[in-house]
Amino acid sequence: PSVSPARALSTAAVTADAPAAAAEEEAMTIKGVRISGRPLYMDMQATTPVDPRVLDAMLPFYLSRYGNPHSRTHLYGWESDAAVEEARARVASLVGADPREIFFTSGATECNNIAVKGVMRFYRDRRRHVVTTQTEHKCVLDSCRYLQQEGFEVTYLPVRPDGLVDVAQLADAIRPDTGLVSVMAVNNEIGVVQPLEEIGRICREKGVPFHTDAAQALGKIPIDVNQMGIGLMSLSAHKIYGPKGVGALYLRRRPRIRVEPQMSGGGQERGIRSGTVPTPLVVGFGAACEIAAKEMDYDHRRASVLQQRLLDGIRGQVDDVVINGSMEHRYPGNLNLSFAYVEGESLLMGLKEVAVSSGSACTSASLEPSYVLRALGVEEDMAHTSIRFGIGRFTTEEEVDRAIELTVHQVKKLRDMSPLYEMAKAGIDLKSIQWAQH
Ligand SMILES: Cc1ncc(COP(=O)(O)O)c(C=O)c1O
Ligand code: FES
Repeated sequence: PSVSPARALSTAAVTADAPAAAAEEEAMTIKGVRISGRPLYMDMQATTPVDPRVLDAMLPFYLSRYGNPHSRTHLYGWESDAAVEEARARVASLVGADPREIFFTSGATECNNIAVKGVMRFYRDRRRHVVTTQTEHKCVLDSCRYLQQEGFEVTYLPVRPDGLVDVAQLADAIRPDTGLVSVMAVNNEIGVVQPLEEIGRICREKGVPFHTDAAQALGKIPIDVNQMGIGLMSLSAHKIYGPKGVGALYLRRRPRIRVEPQMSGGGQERGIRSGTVPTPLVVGFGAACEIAAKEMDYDHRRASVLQQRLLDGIRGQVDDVVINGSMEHRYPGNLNLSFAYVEGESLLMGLKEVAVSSGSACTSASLEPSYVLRALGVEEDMAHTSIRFGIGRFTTEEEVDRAIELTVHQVKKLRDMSPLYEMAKAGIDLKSIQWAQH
């Protein structure tokens, strides 16, 4: 009786549909490219598949328990509300927070907007300055740019060649009128883990709220808001096998940090984020957190083994491969590599059978290499040949081996055609060559 008939029915329907849907997708043309079979997915930083256990938890809230959690007059509302609160407790528990410090949003982008702009606007009379880093996600950087247009000042700290911030430099950057320090937990492009505890301690000493974008860290590395002195934190469900379109902002109660809301409306989420809370998504987020709490250690160990396998497999067969970002302070599900003497765009195009992402902007309108790699001081040519391999909970050894095979094949093929590689192998210092100017 605890399982509704609709739940049993719909789970069966989803499972039954899966092979049909897969067959339909066997061959298709997308953006003019003929694709037969699905590429192997290794882009876990962009997003993750939904864990079947998460979907299972969500379905009843679409099909039978579909009440508005803010409805106070009937069972439908009460059961949805109870489910939302249960999910809130699960998210809170994964990061050592009080459930009253968790506010559901549409994702980490929204959280970063509320955190960065919201704090600064709330305390605008006394605090005019933000400290952040050059390697933050675009939504943090863009929020900072927006604040600059409103007259606030922003310090964009450089990072060391290994991608980490220099904490002494960070401490020096804090001024009496600094209202926020925003440093991400795990970088989305290179996977490096920033020294959160040290940054938190400095911020506490200086009495400045510490915000961290933990979209890539939640459920991957242990996070404790008290131990790390975190005042605000941005979280997202779709990076941890939960649904897309939901996230949560952690906002400290003691000492209380206040923000100016971005949206006007019904005052849901204690006025921080008006709008009907999407029960199925939130329930899915809660389930994803609960699973992550139990399986984080195991997942982490597996990711480490697979990362090593991938790295050894590639390096064993091709030389001049450079790892971007610290290996020591890194989430192992991210391996960002640059392949010298290989043209980046050709490499990505040749890797059609693996869904990976380039650190560079090959696929976007701009032909700029990654600003993250540039901040590390990676030379433009190497920044152009970077590939980010993402390893997740469901990645298999066979998939890693296939990725190695395809990558090695492609890199060798491109190098065979490369006069630069030939010259380098002949011992010519490429930096000494005077290229003709166009
Ligand atoms: C570090 C980081 N911050 C923020 C985001 C945005 O998250 P969301 O898609 O939930 O808005 C992402 C994901 O793209 C991310 O990797
Ligand atoms: S190779 Fe495409 S942006 Fe660098």
